Order: sequence, then structure tokens, then C-alpha cells
Amino acid sequence: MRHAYSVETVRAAEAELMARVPEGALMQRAAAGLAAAVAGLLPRVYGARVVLLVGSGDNGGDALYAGARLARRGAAVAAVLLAPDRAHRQGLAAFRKAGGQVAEDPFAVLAVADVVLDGITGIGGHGGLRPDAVPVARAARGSNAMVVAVDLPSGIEADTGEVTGEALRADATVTFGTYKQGLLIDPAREHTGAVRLVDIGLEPHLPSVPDLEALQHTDVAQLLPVPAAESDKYRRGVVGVVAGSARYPGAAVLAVAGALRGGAGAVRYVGPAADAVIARFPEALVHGWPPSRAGRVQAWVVGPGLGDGPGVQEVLDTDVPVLVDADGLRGLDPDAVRARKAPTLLTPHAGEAAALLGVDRGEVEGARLGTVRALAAKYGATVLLKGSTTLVAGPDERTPVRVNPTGTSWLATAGSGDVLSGLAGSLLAAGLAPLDAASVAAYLHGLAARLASHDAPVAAHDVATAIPRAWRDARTP
Ligand SMILES: NC(=O)C1=CN([C@@H]2O[C@H](COP(=O)(O)OP(=O)(O)OC[C@H]3O[C@@H](n4cnc5c(N)ncnc54)[C@H](O)[C@@H]3O)[C@@H](O)[C@H]2O)[C@@H](O)CC1
Ligand SMILES: [K+]
Repeated sequence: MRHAYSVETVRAAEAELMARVPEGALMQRAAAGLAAAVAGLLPRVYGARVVLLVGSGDNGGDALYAGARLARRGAAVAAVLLAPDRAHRQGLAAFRKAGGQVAEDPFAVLAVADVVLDGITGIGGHGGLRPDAVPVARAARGSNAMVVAVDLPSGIEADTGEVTGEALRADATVTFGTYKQGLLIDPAREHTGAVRLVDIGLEPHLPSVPDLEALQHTDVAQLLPVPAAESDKYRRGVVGVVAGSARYPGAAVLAVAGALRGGAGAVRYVGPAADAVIARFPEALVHGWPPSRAGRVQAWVVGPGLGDGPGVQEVLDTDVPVLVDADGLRGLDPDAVRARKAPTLLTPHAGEAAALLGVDRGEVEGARLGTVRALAAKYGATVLLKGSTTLVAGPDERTPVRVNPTGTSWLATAGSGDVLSGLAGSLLAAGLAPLDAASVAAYLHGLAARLASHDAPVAAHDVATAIPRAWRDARTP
């Protein structure tokens, strides 16, 4: 599991650690890791042209000490001081002593730089880049240099992943001690490039429960349901799908396609697209209305392509886990969901989430973490918020939010959400807890899209077909 923490938690852990080590030791550890990472990105350090963008806090201090280390190895290092009177004093002294130069003309040094270290702001920054930093940041981005963010790209909100003003776009980020939440959540994540974590000894001082977590291959492998020797289709779990309409029969087919590959032993379909479903998937069991007469079901999926058709209340009235997606979410009553004894999983995209909360879509996209938490609280449910970084929150606010690391923009294709809901419902039926079912489904779905796509357009059906490959991939150590 990859863990991320809030700034408040990081600062508390740093204070605890700082009290136990000599003054300045942490910054030296950070700077050493940063300098080593930058050296690794350069063909050679000797003679390389390095520019530091230095703000007024310790983030600038990290950049200056790293710059000093690179200067001692023969790099030509120039520092652009955005607040010359407030630049980190000891860091600046060390930098000068190592042969570093303070740049007279930032744009001249940036024009010929090989690498730029962004030390404008770290976890102490808020509200986007200040106006004086904007032209310098733009010049850095517009140059041929590689831009390496120190701790995080300056201008992003470290706690939420929001970008409220201008922020620097880095090619790589070297972060210290632990991941900050904003490094893993869009839109900030789009500014980080590849993120590398430098160990500064913070781990033992961080709480064991993080604020945000991301599954990795090994976590997924442990969570995937594996049939035992005595398993029959009922013991593996049966998932029921209520989806599709005369207008959108394809949504039912795609939801069933996902469900058939999610680990449940059987898929029951109830709805008006039975002919289309059975034509494509003879292994599906189709039933007449109502869902309550379909036989044993361990989890229901309701909503994809449903239009105005019935089904939501019928499955909410059951006492098994229910996943509500797409059309099923329209006007969904929080009280009806809260009254349920079995878990409910909602899987909105940004537009659906905005409608459920009565806010603008842009607000949801800009503040994904706050949105998923707010929805989970409002409905007393687990919520999977789809998007470029899919987030999953449980109804208990003490449970870390999960962020999916496998997303790909090729997934933004019609019908891919239907496949996801079938897949997640199948995992629910197989016995996974809602948070696990949702986050494992998002993980496999993203991985399947990557495997199917190879950087080319991919159709939702291809994603469903690639789920077994993703499953095997996740289980390969
Ligand atoms: N605390 C620690 O133990 C360690 C801190 N480290 C570094 O220290 C950083 C945190 O340092 P600070 O707390 O000094 O904070 P920062 O250096 O992140 O930024 C705070 C400074 O930036 C100014 N500022 C805030 N928003 C701004 C904006 N939008 N535009 C321009 N300036 C802005 C503030 O007035 C303040 O002077 C970390 O991100 C990390 O890089 C590392 O050296 C590791 C150890
Ligand atoms: K920075």
C-alpha cells in the first residue's frame, strides 16, 4: 500500500523526529536525496547547468543545499531568489561557499538550463504561485530544461490536490519523508511527473493509519477472490444486474461483461435488454421482473443505461450489498440509502456527483477529495468517484480514502463505466467489503484499459475482455 498524509500530520511527525536529531539534519537528508535524484536524471553532473528557483521557506532551503552538493560535483549552479531578503540563510551561505552563483537575470540562466529545481514553495504554500513567481515558472516550463519539483510542484494544494491558481508543471517530483495527498490526486497530480520518495527517517513517526492510500499489485493480489476446491457457483457469489433499456441495451451487455469477469460464480440479469444480453453472453442467467423473483443473489448492480426504468428501489429494498451507478443515481434519496442495513456503493462520475450534491461539475473536478468525502457522509455509503484519479471513500470518515493509481485517459470512453460497475458488483458478490470491491475494481479496470490500449484508443468492450489479463498481471509478483 502506498500511503499519503495530510500536511498537519507530516508537520507533527517532522517535529517529533526533529527533536531527536541534530539541528538541520532533516534538511540535509532531504537535500542529499534530492541532489542524488537530480544527478541520476542528468547524463553527467560535471558541467551540467542547474537553476534553482528559491522561495522564502524551507523548500527553498532544500533546493539551495542540493544546489551546493551539485556545485561541489562540478555543476554550474545558479539560484533565482524570488524573495532575496527571506531566502534560507544558512542554505544560501552553503550554496555560495560551494561555488553557486545568485542569478542576476533569471531568464538568461533559464534559457540555457539543463535542469531546474523548483523550490518556490512546498507544504507551506497556498493559493497558487504569487504573481512575481509566475513569469519565472513559465520561463522554466518553456525552456528545454527538465523541471524537478522539490517536495511538490509549487502552487498546488498539498492537502487536497486542488490547483486554485497557477502552479508549476514538473517533469519529476522528489518528495521527502512520505507522499502528500495532493501528489496523488488530480488536478495537482497532473503537475508532478514521476514522483520519487526520499527517506528522511519520518516513517516511524507517522501514524499507522494514513489519510489517503493507494493499492499496489501485492495488495490487489491479496484481495482478489480465489475459488476454493469445494466452491460451487453459489459459494463464489452470484451478482444480479438491473440495467439497460430499450434505448440503451448496450449498457446492460457491458455491465454483464464486467460482472462475468469479476469473480462471482454466476451473473443474473433482470431488465428489458435480456435478448441482447443472452445473445452476447449465453452464460448469463436472465430472469423476468421483478428482481426479487430472480433467485439467490449476493449483490446487486443497478443503473447503467436504465433510463427512467424501475429497479433502484426494488434492489435497495433487498438485504444484500447494492451498487448504484449512472441513471440509478438520478435523484437518489439519501434517506433510502441510509436506511439500508446492508452496504451500498455509489459510483458517480463528476457530473453525477455534482448533481447529487447540488454543486457545479467544475467544483467536483477541482476538489475531488472533498467531494467523495461529502458524498459518503451524505449517503452513509461507500462512494467511488470516477475520473482521471478515481477516489473511493467509505462512510466512516476515519477510514483512509483510496486513490486508484492505474487510471489512464483512454478509459474516458463510452460504456467503460458500465464495465466498471459490473466488475465492482461481481467483487461485492464474491464477498469483498465495499471499499475493497470498489478500489480493486478500479485498479483492475485501469490496468485492463492500459493492457488493452497500448497507448491507442480502446473500446469499453476491449476493457472488459482484458480484465482477466489484468487479474493475472496483478497476481504476478
Ligand atoms: N519541516 C521539516 O522538517 C522539513 C522540511 N522540509 C522542507 O520544508 C518545506 C516546508 O517549508 P516551510 O514550512 O518553510 O514552507 P515552504 O517553503 O513550503 O513555503 C513557505 C513560504 O512560502 C511563502 N508562501 C506561501 N504561499 C506562497 C505562494 N503561493 N507563493 C509564494 N510564496 C508563498 C510563505 O510566506 C513562506 O515564507 C517542505 O515542503 C520541505 O521541502 C525538508 O527540508 C525536510 C524537513
Ligand atoms: K516546490
